[in-house]
Amino acid sequence: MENIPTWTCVVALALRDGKGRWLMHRRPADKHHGGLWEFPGGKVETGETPRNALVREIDEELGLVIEPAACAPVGFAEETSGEGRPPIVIMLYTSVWDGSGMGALEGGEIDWFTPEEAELLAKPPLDVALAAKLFAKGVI
Ligand SMILES: Nc1nc2c([nH]c(=O)n2[C@H]2C[C@H](O)[C@@H](COP(=O)(O)OP(=O)(O)OP(=O)(O)O)O2)c(=O)[nH]1
Repeated sequence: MENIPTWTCVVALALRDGKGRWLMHRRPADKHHGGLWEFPGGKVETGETPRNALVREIDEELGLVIEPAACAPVGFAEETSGEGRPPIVIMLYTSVWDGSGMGALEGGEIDWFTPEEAELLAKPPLDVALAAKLFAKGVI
């Protein structure tokens, strides 16, 4: 039987402000895909639902406590060949945040972008696919 490595489930958040801009996180230079802009989030841990993991990751990464019920699924992107790494599936959720008081608590930087600006940012492959899905006409 083919030996398929266990896949990794990652959750990410497309957070929109009141002006139609979206929050992106620039990965620290020393990490996988360092220097590229992603939707903030991280890996789902054993025993967590994707939504639980999203709330935990956004608190850890941005210092922002979001309401699970205020997040809506947008879609997902998958990577079949991992170059020695397990296959990855990223599930994207969206929510709205009008306040301030967040930071890149685990390194890197964060900033807000219009869809046009976000499309032009250098991103890892799955975030390219997720951004295309998110900003496609009629999705949001
Ligand atoms: N956002 C994003 N992550 C990707 C892509 N491809 C890919 O292998 N990954 C990996 C990088 C990370 O290992 C993981 C995202 O989880 P994370 O945000 O918690 O990553 P991390 O660097 O803090 O964790 P780690 O890998 O150091 O354990 O998914 C992609 O296209 N976009």
